[in-house]
Amino acid sequence: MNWRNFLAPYAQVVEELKVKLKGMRAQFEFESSHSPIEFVTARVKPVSSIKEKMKRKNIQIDDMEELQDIAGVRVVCQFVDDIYDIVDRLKTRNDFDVIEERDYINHKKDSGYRSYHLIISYPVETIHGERKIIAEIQIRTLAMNFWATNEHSLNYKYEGRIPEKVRARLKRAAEAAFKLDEEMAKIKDEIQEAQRVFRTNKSNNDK
Ligand SMILES: Nc1nc2c(ncn2[C@@H]2O[C@H](COP(=O)(O)OP(=O)(O)OP(=O)(O)O)[C@@H](O)[C@H]2O)c(=O)[nH]1
Ligand SMILES: Nc1ncnc2c1ncn2[C@@H]1O[C@H](COP(=O)(O)OP(=O)(O)OP(=O)(O)O)[C@@H](O)[C@H]1O
Repeated sequence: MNWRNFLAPYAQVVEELKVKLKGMRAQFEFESSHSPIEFVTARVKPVSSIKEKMKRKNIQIDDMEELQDIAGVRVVCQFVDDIYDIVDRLKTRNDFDVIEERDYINHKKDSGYRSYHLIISYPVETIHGERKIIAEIQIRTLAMNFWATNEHSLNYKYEGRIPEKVRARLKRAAEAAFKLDEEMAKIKDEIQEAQRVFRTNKSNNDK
């Protein structure tokens, strides 16, 4: 298996999506007082993780393109409402097709995981012509991201078998993170007003 050749179009897609989503963030900053995008990260799935997932899901090497998260982008937002704003904007774009939506916010996973996922089909130009590549866009709040990052580390540490006591704590932590999002949503206008004042003062001072 020539992994470098296989992953090249995925790496291209990840780079293009990163530029486009960061571009959206910059445009929000120029044009409005609030950017629904806090930050964007992206990665090509590590080969060891691709192999592990193929084994776990019993996927044969010829069907590897069935994995939807080889190219992955993550958009992290301040507020839950921002997630839906971004989802709506991404669904109306003309440069890719959304082929699947997973709302793990209203339908949280057993682990406690919350995020909104879009699976897209992205046309990428290769030296052999156009190819449609499947990519995953995860959209989540800062609080959801904090939880998911910690849970991911624990899963890695325990090789997917997190002890029941820790798992129960994680579920409680997931609810606490969601509660935090709910509480912040209630004072969203005040927070945004404060951030507007801060930005205006800063740009006046920079003149
Ligand atoms: N930290 C964390 N991330 C998750 C969890 N569930 C899903 N994710 C993330 O979301 C991605 C897609 O998950 P799903 O929509 O469940 O699809 P999947 O590829 O069948 O999921 P897995 O079997 O969990 O890999 C995963 O590759 C992870 O990056 C979770 O419980 N904890
Ligand atoms: N869509 C994504 N965008 C950006 N980063 C991601 C995305 N999906 C996963 N990552 C991050 O990439 C790193 C390696 O992820 P990896 O693919 O091994 O994890 P995973 O997606 O949780 O795995 P799996 O689906 O196999 O259970 C982790 O830090 C993970 O948080």
